Amino acid sequence: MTADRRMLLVHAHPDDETINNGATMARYVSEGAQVTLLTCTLGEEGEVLVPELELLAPEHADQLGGYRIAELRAAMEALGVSDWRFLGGPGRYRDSGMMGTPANDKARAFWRADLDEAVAHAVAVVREVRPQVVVTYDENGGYGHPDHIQAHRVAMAAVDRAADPGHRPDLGPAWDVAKVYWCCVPRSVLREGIEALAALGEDSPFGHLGEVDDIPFAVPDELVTAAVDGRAQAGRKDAAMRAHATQITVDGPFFALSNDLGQEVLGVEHYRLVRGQRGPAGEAPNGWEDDLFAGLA
Ligand SMILES: CC(=O)N[C@H]1[C@@H](O[C@@H]2[C@H](O)[C@H](O)[C@@H](O)[C@H](O)[C@H]2O)O[C@H](CO)[C@@H](O)[C@@H]1O
Ligand SMILES: [Zn+2]
Repeated sequence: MTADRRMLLVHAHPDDETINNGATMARYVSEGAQVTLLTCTLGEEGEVLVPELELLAPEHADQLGGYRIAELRAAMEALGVSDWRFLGGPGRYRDSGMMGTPANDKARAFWRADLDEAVAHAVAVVREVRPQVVVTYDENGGYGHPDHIQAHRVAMAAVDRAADPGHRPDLGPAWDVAKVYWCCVPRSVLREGIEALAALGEDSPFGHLGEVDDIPFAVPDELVTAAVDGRAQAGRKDAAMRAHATQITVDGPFFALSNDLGQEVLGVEHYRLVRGQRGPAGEAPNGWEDDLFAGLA
């Protein structure tokens, strides 16, 4: 039986979904919505935080991609998400590495993908899942990672093309996604987390993330349009973050990636509505929607 409410999230690497939307995903699953994750690469070029696994890294055995599939499986089990896929199938597109690194030029790098081919894979998923809501990154991919930028481009083009009945009818009947959101962190929220970590002083488990205005994935509060309160799912998000152990270290309410710069594990996750009609304000502050399906029949 198809769930009435269906959302599709398009992300670049295993771990992005949990960092950005883990609480949201767990909440909507708990409310009976269908949550589908489409991840574009296996994260082959990641650094390895777990010492006994460091030989999986690309410069050694180059087996990190396969291992991160297992991490993603564990994270999805923690969140209760049963529908998670890779764009074009696992291994079709390779993690491109950080912008300007040699991995950008490796065969199958997602950054070098043929956009029409990649978008066709995504259109097929959109037309099969028929989500009312799609979530992805902003045009800078949040912080400028090439795979994040490419995931944004693929997701946005797939939403447009999936709605066109004249486009690739072989990929399924057209489907018009009602609302598209870009994930984000309001500057005010990031500032509070930075201050909370700094207040630990010598006891802080992680380094300082820096000045909020210098952090690319922090957006002015006035650009935010929705806040989903997933604090009731905090335990699930914590478990999912810990499942991505090669990429994420969690310490209490804070986490860090391999750069060891601390951030707060957020139970309230924020979004910018970029396509579709904004629904009525809910319980969230600032007149923001508190439900990504707000305003939909
Ligand atoms: C959250 C995210 O997108 N992680 C990506 C990112 O990882 C960063 C990268 O390893 C960088 O070198 C580190 O300094 C930084 O701390 C990491 O977050 O890029 C990886 C390579 O493309 C990717 O595998 C990882 O998922
Ligand atoms: Zn990523």
